[in-house]
Amino acid sequence: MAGVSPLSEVEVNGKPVQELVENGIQFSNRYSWEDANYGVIDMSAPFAEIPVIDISRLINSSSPSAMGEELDKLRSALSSWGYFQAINHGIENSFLEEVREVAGQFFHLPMIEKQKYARETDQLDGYGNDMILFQNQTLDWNDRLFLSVSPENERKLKYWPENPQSFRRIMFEYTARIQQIERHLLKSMARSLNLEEDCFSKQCGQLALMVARFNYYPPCPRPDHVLGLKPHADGTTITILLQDEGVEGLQVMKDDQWFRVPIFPHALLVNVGDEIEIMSNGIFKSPVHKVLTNSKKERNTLAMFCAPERGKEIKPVGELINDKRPRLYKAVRDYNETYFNFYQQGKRPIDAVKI
Ligand SMILES: O=C(O)CCC(=O)C(=O)O
Ligand SMILES: [Fe+2]
Repeated sequence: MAGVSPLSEVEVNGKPVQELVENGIQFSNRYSWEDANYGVIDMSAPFAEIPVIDISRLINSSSPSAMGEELDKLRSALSSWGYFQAINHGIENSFLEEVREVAGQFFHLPMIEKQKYARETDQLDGYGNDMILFQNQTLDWNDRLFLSVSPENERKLKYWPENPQSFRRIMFEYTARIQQIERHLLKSMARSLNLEEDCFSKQCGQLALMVARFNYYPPCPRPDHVLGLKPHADGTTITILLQDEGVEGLQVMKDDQWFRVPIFPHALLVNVGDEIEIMSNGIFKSPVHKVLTNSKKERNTLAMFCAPERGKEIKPVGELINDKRPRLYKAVRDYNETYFNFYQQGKRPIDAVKI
């Protein structure tokens, strides 16, 4: 492998990080992250005490008091951290392993094979690197494969890897399983606020969207200067993340302080996105989070982003607006379409819809 090479902007633009690493290119200022608003990169930040929620107690608990307790925990988790670790979610660990395995296999294919699924300019779906929208934007040390997975007519199969062979079958199945969890969670979240259980899902519509994003973070020579993902909150209703089993990296901000998110074996990590913050009139918090890099190890995660149907208007639920808690957000539709414009400038799209 070649030594450290300086890099011109042209060489960096549009290249998967993995390709730079494989070519022995160690660093470029395009990846060097600095933003006084979001503090420094601190690899030894304290651990976040993210609540653990037992999904089986929310769904089919024979004891109403057990269910009530879990709903209380859920409300408290989502109105403080905006995150929880979901356990007993119904997906066997062996299947989670299969999902991780095909994801890892895809990113380890030769570049020429992965490029068959390359994202086209201005498209979301496909394999590629951080989307470049502004000249001076800091780039993420992250390659990704974006796939619209639901509803079925949104699937652009030309971007779905055929290698490994089981990739598509596994992702069809994983999507269906995650959708079940999403449905239960939206109901439980509404019930935890004493609302009609379908009040969030009705706003999402019959053709609610789901997008999978496979994140691949190659080892990075400058973890003290480079982020895997810049600070952001998700533009979703909720996000369901399959974390890497062995390599940490995710950090969440609470009360202006960064915390490390621990790995919880066999759990799915769920967070509120901006759209549920809006619908819940700010009671549930869409947390700002970022991803650090690791100098020795690569890291793989899979985020399943849930969002309302195209064109569907969302707004704060009427019952959550009163004299003590006035309405905080305007009605919005297709919230995620402008998301990356804000993201790449280090801004939060939710600020644009505040009243
Ligand atoms: O990779 C992670 O740990 C987090 C991923 C994430 O925040 C995202 O894809 O939006
Ligand atoms: Fe995120």
